[in-house]
Amino acid sequence: MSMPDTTDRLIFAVPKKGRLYEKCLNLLNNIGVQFYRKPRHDIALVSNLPVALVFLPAADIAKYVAEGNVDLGITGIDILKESESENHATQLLSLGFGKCKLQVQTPISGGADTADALVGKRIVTSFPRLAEAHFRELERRTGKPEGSTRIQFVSGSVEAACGLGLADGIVDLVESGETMQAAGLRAVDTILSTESVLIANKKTRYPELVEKLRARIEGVITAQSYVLCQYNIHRNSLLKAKTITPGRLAPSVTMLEKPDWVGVSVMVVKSEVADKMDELKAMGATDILILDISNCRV
Ligand SMILES: Nc1ncnc2c1ncn2[C@@H]1O[C@H](COP(=O)(O)OP(=O)(O)OP(=O)(O)O)[C@@H](O)[C@H]1O
Ligand SMILES: O=P(O)(O)OC[C@H]1O[C@H](OP(=O)(O)OP(=O)(O)O)[C@H](O)[C@@H]1O
Ligand SMILES: [Mg+2]
Repeated sequence: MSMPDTTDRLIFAVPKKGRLYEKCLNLLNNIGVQFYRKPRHDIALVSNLPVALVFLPAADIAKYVAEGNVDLGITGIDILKESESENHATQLLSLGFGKCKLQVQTPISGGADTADALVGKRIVTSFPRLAEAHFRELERRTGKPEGSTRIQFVSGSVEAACGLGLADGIVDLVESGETMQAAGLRAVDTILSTESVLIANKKTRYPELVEKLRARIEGVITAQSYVLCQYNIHRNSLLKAKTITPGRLAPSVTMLEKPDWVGVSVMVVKSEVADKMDELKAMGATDILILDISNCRV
């Protein structure tokens, strides 16, 4: 079996499975990166850019980007901090997915009801450094001996540790809380909030290509938080309508084949659009249309 030749290609690391995998594939698709990944191969050459994709465990990507020949990567802030790569890799962009919290959890029934009450006990986690730092701080604060809390590493299914008698508490990721609840656990403390980020090697040989990919990804992410709002309005109400939908730079205003009426086309933050539509309607706007934006450069 031969490895693809990655000479003169930017290396872009993408999670090979798990929660971030599908999101990353969508993102690559949306930025026009074309590739074919052969079954069981972890390297794929991009056919329309000098880029090679490497599919790695999310937990290892920060380390590769910080210290290896990997130029660009997608991973979580949690992993960046846990692998102590924060100072060695540049965070280029927050990607708006992979949002969750790293929390201290204890059994609902008979467990400690504060993180302080776990000091000196047994903790199991996939994030030993972050957990250690957190409990060292709690030990200092509660006046307990430094190092008295035992932190043990497991690589997955952390939530099983209390039920199986290995731990008094765990430190694990929580999004919906379903995993935690199903294991009979509750959160007693939050260590950090995390989301996925695009990171770059500080000494990349391809700064221009890194910037090109960053800008493309930013375009797709930005497009997801906006919609295009179009409506017709009487000229007399235009000034007021502009205060409701000022747009990023300014709204586009076009003439209509109806005296004293204009058409307005403007970008609006998606989460605000329902309120804006109500307000526009109330001031006499008609034919208010909302269109998705699939990509943009702003
Ligand atoms: N439930 C979740 N919701 C949102 N983001 C998450 C969730 N679980 C993990 N993440 C994010 O994704 C990163 C990778 O975790 P993930 O569980 O996908 O990897 P994995 O454990 O290697 O894969 P798998 O769970 O399939 O074995 C985490 O470090 C975190 O940033
Ligand atoms: O709050 P929730 O929405 O339930 O999500 C949180 C769970 O998601 C992740 O686990 P994953 O499914 O990746 O399994 P793993 O623990 O084996 O990695 C994480 O480790 C939590 O267990
Ligand atoms: Mg996982």
